Amino acid sequence: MNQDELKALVGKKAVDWVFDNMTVGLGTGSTVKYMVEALAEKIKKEKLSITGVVTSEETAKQATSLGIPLKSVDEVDHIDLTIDGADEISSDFQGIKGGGAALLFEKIVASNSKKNIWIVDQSKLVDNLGKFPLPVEVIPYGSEKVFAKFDSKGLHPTFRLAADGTKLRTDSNNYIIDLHLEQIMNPLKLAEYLKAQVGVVEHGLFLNTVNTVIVGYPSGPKVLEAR
Ligand SMILES: O=C(CO)[C@H](O)[C@H](O)COP(=O)(O)O
Repeated sequence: MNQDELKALVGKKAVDWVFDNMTVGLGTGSTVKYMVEALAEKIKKEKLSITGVVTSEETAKQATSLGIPLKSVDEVDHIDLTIDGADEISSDFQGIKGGGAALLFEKIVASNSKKNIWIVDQSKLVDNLGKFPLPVEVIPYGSEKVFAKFDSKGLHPTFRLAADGTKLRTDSNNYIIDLHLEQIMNPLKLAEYLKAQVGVVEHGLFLNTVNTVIVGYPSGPKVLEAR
């Protein structure tokens, strides 16, 4: 089974957690795409009344094309469940997200959800976070200064570029600075430092966010629950 097939496996499995009348946060990424597809099928087949809250324009486009009714996070009084992908998950269920540059809306939706589930293929499980470059969303104004600060602190920053070579813009029109850290020894301390920097909007460390992770293995999807 290739990585894409493993993503499809967990995407389909995740909709088992969706029930009638739920408001569901819809993450972003190639794994979530399979979940959104499966959700649209389930809604039709079981005639469910579901409201989706998206985390990116990309997911909004897909969900709309499949007929999933959407509301913004400000229009709903609660979100029952959010299903999202992740770039790395450590053994203690901490994660790095933002590979698809949607970390800001993903974190807003996740932090307003009663429950969060991450869906990943087996390659995303790691002993320690940090091999995957940590995305930091920054306001364009003054971003060179933030970059220089990160550089002098030894955080190995790079601006994320779009296909045309210009600095990538997020859905909120901000930039992403990726930190190439290799290993994050103290995610909590790093998260606090990043949050305290003027110009930083959000970072991709998602700490204490999930207690359920669905992992795709060639033998099938495995549900991991935090103890
Ligand atoms: O955080 C994300 C987007 O900002 C994605 O959930 C993460 O990058 C995983 O993506 P994929 O399922 O395509 O591997």
